[in-house]
Amino acid sequence: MLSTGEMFTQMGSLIAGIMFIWAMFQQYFPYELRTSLEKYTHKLFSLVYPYIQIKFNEFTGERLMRSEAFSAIETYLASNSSMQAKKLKADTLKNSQSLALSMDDNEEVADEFNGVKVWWVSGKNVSKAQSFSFYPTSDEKRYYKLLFHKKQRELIIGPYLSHVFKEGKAITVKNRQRKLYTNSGSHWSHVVFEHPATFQTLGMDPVRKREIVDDLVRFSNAQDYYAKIGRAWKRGYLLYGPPGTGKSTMVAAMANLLEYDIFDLELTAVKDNTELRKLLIETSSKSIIVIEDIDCSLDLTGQRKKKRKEDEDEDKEAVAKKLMKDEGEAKTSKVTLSGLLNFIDGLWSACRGERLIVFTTNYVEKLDPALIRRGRMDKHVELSYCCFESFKVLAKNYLDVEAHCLFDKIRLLLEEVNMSPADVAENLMVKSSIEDAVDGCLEGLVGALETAKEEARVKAAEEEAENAKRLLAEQVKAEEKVEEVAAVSQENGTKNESSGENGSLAKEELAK
Ligand SMILES: Nc1ncnc2c1ncn2[C@@H]1O[C@H](COP(=O)(O)OP(=O)(O)OP(=O)(O)O)[C@@H](O)[C@H]1O
Ligand SMILES: [Mg+2]
Repeated sequence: MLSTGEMFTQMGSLIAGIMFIWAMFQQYFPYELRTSLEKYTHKLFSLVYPYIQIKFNEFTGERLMRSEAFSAIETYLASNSSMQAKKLKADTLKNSQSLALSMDDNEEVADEFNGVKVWWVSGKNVSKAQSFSFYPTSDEKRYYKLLFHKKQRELIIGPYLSHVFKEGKAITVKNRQRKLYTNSGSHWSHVVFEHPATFQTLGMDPVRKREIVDDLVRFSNAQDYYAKIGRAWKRGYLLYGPPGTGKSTMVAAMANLLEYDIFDLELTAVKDNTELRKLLIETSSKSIIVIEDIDCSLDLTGQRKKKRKEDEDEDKEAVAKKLMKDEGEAKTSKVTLSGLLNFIDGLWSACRGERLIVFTTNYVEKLDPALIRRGRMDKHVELSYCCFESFKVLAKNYLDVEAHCLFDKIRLLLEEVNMSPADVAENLMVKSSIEDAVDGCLEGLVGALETAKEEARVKAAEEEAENAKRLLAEQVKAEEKVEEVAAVSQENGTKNESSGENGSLAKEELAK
């Protein structure tokens, strides 16, 4: 059995011989004879030659777009060619942190699928056309050729190629540098997203954490499920809780878990609903769209009600808007709750690909229930003050300790005191390189918790005193009123002693 290399060498010399004869033939025989001979040779050749060849060009279409298939094949082959090809090309990935090797031009690698062997050959066409330009242009058009036995036609054209494209795309997603987009007006600008937060380092109850991770992973693998139930492949998360409890950190952990980009949408910078629509349509697949502090971003609670009233006197509103603009006060966003809701329900659902939308807020009760109902915000996650379970994660993370004699004391204190994970974490940061850093940090935390407990006690006592004072004042006021009413009724009573009505009036007032 010949190896592929040998097969190609033999084929090469055979082709060279044929080419020579063909050139002679072209010179001495008339055109008609040549074309008919060409046809028959081709037929004969395909009868004997048992291989099928498919060519994938780098550029396709009229506008010479880079072919998606070519890119997917390139990535797919790069992942398994480095072991086989003798000539490789090197490139850097992920902010120059890792090296990617791919096969060089005119190299050949073999691949196997369900026990069937196929060969990939890389090559390039160099265009002879001369063009003059100020900018250097590349005339090289690269391609990949796939060679396989004609008996395997169905397997290769169907399952094998879709396997190659799927794998290629998956590797691209894995290797890509993720981005953090922010909007300034109606444009997104981005930086490389390199937040180190992960679910492992996030301090929260492990059971709830597991539930969230499972939910996210299930969502990211559920393309077919969403298609089956006829829903857009989207999921809404509402993260709520006091400041410093890890809402923003969780968004970063989500992006790192699913390898998504983040689109951090600043609603106050968005002029109106049209601009909002434009921005959201521009978001890419595999991304998280975050609106932080949604309660502060807009007067979302009021605007929907206002909107209904708006219908009645639209003209008035238009005049008012114009006036505002004229006065240069139109800086505030005019994005409305209904605009946001319409987008979440309608337009956004039409965008292809998976997306998560996350709202964060400190005051969940301030939000319009329409905004956070299930279906829009599918999962509500409360991030709360640090509990002992969260503390253990932080202690392991920051100090590498899983048990300590101060843990019991800290557990009891955390049950009594509301301290955010951000404050706990601050106390666990090693601030010097002394040997007993762990003891120092934990003692510091105990001290901080005791201070917070004392402060809470003083505050509660003050509030109680304030309440008592208020109650007393109210009581005094009520008594004064009673006396006043009694005095008036007495005065009236002396005037109309006979009627006796005022006496009962005074009694009624008193009862009140
Ligand atoms: N649950 C947590 N686990 C680990 N670290 C946390 C946690 N919560 C807060 N932190 C730490 O505290 C800092 C602030 O947290 P983060 O910004 O996520 O809070 P937030 O809930 O978004 O607050 P805000 O409501 O003010 O936006 C982060 O740098 C993070 O390291
Ligand atoms: Mg935050």
